[in-house]
Amino acid sequence: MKTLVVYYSMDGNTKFAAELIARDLSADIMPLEPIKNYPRSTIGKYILCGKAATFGEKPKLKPYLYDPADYERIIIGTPVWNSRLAAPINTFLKNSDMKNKTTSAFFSSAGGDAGKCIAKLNEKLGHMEGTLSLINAKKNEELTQKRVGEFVDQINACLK
Ligand SMILES: Cc1cc2nc3c(=O)[nH]c(=O)nc-3n(C[C@H](O)[C@H](O)[C@H](O)COP(=O)(O)O)c2cc1C
Repeated sequence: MKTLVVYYSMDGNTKFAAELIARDLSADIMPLEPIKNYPRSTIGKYILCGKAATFGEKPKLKPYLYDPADYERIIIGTPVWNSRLAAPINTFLKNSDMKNKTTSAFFSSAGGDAGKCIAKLNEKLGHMEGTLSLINAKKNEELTQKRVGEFVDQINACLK
């Protein structure tokens, strides 16, 4: 099944998981990149990114590497920002027709619950074959690899 892993990552945790998932599924991988970069300072990012997530902002993104319309299965990866989806994911969801796609998602947090993000994506997509919540994905490398393996098995089992 032609699969695209789409993700946004600011500090590399979601990217780390995205690359493992794409490798295991032999999928194409596409980072979302806002045209206007978010600040990298701790205070700046917590204020601006937090606000962007809380208010459901949809920042303009650089052109996509791939056309999601060409894929049957889309796997979305997002950091948890203020218990919500990272703002670039809102843009992706608004621009893409996910009807008739097989969808799954993975979430990267620093310890918080991804429940709100999962609910939001479920609401937007209508269905997800699998979800994976990771805590400090890069730091907990071994656990992340194990949980990614389980996630990949789970979503592949849905195809049978
Ligand atoms: C603006 C902002 C809000 C965040 N809110 C939460 C949160 O609500 N719960 C949580 O556990 N982690 C939160 N985090 C931490 C990130 O979810 C976590 O570091 C994640 O792994 C970052 O992914 P990345 O490295 O791919 O950017 C927040 C980080 C930022 C920048």
